[in-house]
Amino acid sequence: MELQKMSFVKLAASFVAGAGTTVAFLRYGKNSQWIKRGLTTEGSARNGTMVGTDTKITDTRFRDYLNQKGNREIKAFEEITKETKIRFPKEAIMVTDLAQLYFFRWLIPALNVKKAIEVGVFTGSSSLAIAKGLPKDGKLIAIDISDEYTKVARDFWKKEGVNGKVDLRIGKGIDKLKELTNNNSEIGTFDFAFIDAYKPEYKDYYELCLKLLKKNGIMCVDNTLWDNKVFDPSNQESNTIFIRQFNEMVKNDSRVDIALSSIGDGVTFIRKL
Ligand SMILES: C[S@@+](CC[C@H](N)C(=O)[O-])C[C@H]1O[C@@H](n2cnc3c(N)ncnc32)[C@H](O)[C@@H]1O
Repeated sequence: MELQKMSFVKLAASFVAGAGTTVAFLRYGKNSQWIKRGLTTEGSARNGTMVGTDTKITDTRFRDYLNQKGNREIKAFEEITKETKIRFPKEAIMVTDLAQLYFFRWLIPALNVKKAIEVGVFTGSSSLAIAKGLPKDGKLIAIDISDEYTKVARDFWKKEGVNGKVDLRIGKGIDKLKELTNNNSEIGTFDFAFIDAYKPEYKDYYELCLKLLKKNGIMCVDNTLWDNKVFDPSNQESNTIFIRQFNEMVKNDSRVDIALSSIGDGVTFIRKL
């Protein structure tokens, strides 16, 4: 378990590259290549509300306006980011984009979701957004390989009064999903799934979650624009290739209807037909 966790963790070393921009070098596993990510450090980033996925937003006033005027503020989202930066500074870039969190919080009740599943909890941002959108009797099964990261998530779920809705399962995503798909009473019962864990396993998560979803259930898959690298054919990094193959596969899958959105690092919205 420890090995799997270590092989995923984005190892990062960052330095300031110029006014307002930090460049971070990351990798998703010890065998994958290092990738360069530019992080804007002005505006909302400076006050701790921004994490690393929005490399395409160059005018930080855009991000500030979006975050300040585009939602009813949930302070815990920013608090999780701050806590994560303190406890796991090198991995904090994995926290889900703020605008995406607000969108999920809005989307869950809009879709009337009662039963949801997430693969890739980290310190709890997306699970908190999903759980907050669920009704009182709603349920989120939250899967992650790390007990250490999810300790932060558990504290925030409790503080925000959603811990009764979240069922945390620690283990490998594929194993935990298979435990569910092996149980006939779980097949076709989920309204919503969010995939945000180990990129080389995306196809497996997808197949298993598709079994768990109801007809018309929605699956959201994170990082499908992969730091603006998927459309650059000269980029042959392993994770870019995995994401590209995943996008191609989903586009050609007649079992689903899809829309790839540029929110955050790219989220593919998938409806089971
Ligand atoms: C990008 S982070 C998830 C971010 C999270 N959705 C959020 O809102 O902060 C990816 C997470 O996947 C977990 N992970 C890595 N490999 C995994 C695996 N094989 N199975 C389950 N979880 C895994 C990591 O521990 C990490 O917490």
